[in-house]
Amino acid sequence: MFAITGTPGVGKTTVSEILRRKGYRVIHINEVAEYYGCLSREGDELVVDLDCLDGRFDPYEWECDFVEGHLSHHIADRCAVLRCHPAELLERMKGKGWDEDKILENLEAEIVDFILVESLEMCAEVHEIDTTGKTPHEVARIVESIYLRQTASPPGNVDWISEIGGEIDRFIRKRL
Ligand SMILES: Nc1ncnc2c1ncn2[C@@H]1O[C@H](COP(=O)(O)OP(=O)(O)OP(=O)(O)O)[C@@H](O)[C@H]1O
Repeated sequence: MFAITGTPGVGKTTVSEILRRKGYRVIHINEVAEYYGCLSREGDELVVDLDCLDGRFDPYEWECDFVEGHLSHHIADRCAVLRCHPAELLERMKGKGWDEDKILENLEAEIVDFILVESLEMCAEVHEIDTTGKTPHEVARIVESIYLRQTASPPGNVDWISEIGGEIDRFIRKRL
């Protein structure tokens, strides 16, 4: 399976919807988890139990092109990690109406490459796409061409810590 992953708010769902409209079969990891009885609700949040999924998930049961979600790299062998400069990601997150704690937690995860590092541990083939300044359609086209093996986008070109001078907390709080 090919995962579209990345920090919450980076644009996975938006890009997935474009690919769906192009005729690709895209599922959300929550649907997979629910099918195997590995999805629970904690307050407002749906939580995927990765240990549960690990023992039950069978990729051959799923006829799909893409799986999306910020945990989707856990069940895929190929993945594209969507990245976004923290200043732009902050605006995307504010646009989604998220509270300050949720924005801070996820911005920090983006800055320290959390999903990329996990993806490199989980997937045999990892691509990294900087979505900063791109439209969702441009990002969808890049994901599509990687999926079709027409292009590659190896990880290593994103370094937010250097870009914001290491003053992560000050950088974020100034903009909130
Ligand atoms: N280049 C881009 N690619 C994707 N989304 C973008 C882009 N530019 C702006 N956006 C906007 O950023 C927001 C991203 O929200 P979206 O729900 O797609 O993120 P997500 O990564 O799926 O989040 P979650 O993990 O919480 O589901 C949308 O409002 C989208 O319109």
